[in-house]
Amino acid sequence: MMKFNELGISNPILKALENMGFEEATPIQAETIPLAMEGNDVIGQAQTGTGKTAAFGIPMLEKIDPKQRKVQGLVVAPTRELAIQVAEELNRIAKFTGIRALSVFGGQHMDRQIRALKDGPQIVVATPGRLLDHMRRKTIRINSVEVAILDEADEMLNMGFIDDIRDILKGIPEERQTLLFSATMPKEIRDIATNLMKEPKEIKVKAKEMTVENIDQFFIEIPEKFKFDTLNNHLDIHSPELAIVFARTKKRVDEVAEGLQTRGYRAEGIHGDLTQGKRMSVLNKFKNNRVDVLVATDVAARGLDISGVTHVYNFDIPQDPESYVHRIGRTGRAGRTGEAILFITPREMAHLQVIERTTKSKMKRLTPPTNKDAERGQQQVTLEKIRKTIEKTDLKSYHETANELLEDHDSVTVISAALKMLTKERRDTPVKISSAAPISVKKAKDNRRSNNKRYFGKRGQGGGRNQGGRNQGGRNRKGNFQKRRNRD
Ligand SMILES: Nc1ncnc2c1ncn2[C@@H]1O[C@H](COP(=O)(O)OP(=O)(O)OP(=O)(O)O)[C@@H](O)[C@H]1O
Ligand SMILES: [Mg+2]
Repeated sequence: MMKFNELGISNPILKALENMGFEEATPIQAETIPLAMEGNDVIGQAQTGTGKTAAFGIPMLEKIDPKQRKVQGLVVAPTRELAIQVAEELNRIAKFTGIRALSVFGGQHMDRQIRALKDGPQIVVATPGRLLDHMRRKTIRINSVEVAILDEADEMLNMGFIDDIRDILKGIPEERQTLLFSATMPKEIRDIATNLMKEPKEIKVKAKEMTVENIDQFFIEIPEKFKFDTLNNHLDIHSPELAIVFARTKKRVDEVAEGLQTRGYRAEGIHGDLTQGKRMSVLNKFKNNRVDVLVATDVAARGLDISGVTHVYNFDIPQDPESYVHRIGRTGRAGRTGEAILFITPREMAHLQVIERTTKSKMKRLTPPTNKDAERGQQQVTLEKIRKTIEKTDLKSYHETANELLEDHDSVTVISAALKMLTKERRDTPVKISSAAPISVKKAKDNRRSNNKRYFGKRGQGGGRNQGGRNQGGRNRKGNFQKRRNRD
């Protein structure tokens, strides 16, 4: 492990890192920071939750002149929530430098953004659509940008975004330094990337697996119609601190979130059709533990760093192995542990190996927990509470009443009654989730599209209809999957 002060970082930034509790540089930080500070273009690939934000943020901040009130650093990120988060992390690192980062994204008032841009932030973190809007209106000038960064680079260079990214980069001087980061980097995307850069150095933190070791990975083979009850049972048994449930479409996200609420969970859904205000309030409630289960489309799959997420459920199998890597990476961050549970229908079983082969990791099979298991699970939660109370509290003042009860009933009956009263009993209100189209992608029609060939498409089912690719201009069958994400 490397200390930050061995990497040539300036004092104001070292001080901020210390304040943030960063003691040692993570491997991607140790490798990237010196290379990028020398001015190299870098493609950085390292597992989820290993500190890529600071790995590109620190060298960018070192290059910026705080006295100049013009945009010198630009970060482009795929979602609004990620843009906000990256700007926040950069501002923490920049605390003693006089440099400010501003996030700029769709769904926010233009006027307010324009005013904030006039204030002269040295760094802008933006989603592509809104950034292009500002460029066209000339309300942002990016011709003074010296460092350009694509966070979640493989996503940004994918079909849905690539044209926007090319347009954005055209507005930045050629002499710029370009840094690309992601936990995944499929080969065909890396080739596109190299074309946008100058002799990039590739840093790939060596890891046996593409996924993080401290995430335990499981799968449950389960027919579609039993998924919802199985999710309930699993939640009851494991009582996650915070859980994220990924579903394939906005409609299913709404249905699963409502279903969970009906059954008594504190759950909320998040997806691209909600207003920006609603998206932020849902995410904030989740961060503040006022919501325990966040049900999400892939809008929450990449980059989000929320502490306390102990479980990630893939209620629906992801579109491709990369998406799997990012989704489960919402847990097990910064050295913590986590669990990832994939629900997979019998006819999807072939996809399991595709994921395992790509990520070089193995998932353990779980038998679907039964209602009985869940009931026991709930009682175990109560049992734990009672054990803690016995250990930690003086119970003398309850003894007299306890003895009174025991005169009339045996101890098992008395304790059972107490357990019943303290246990959250299941509400078995029926919940119906409308069926999901099986994952399958139309055969590539032209070269442009073949860049975006979805892994599972090769062995797709369902007659090759285009049933949900988010990167195909939103022309999926139901039209309800992230279709406007690239115009954010
Ligand atoms: N050197 C460090 N020491 C301690 N914590 C760190 C260090 N670097 C980063 N972190 C923290 O680790 C968490 C994960 O960092 P970050 O979000 O940058 O990961 P990432 O590699 O970008 O993950 P993803 O691929 O999911 O985007 C953050 O909370 C961050 O503040
Ligand atoms: Mg990140």
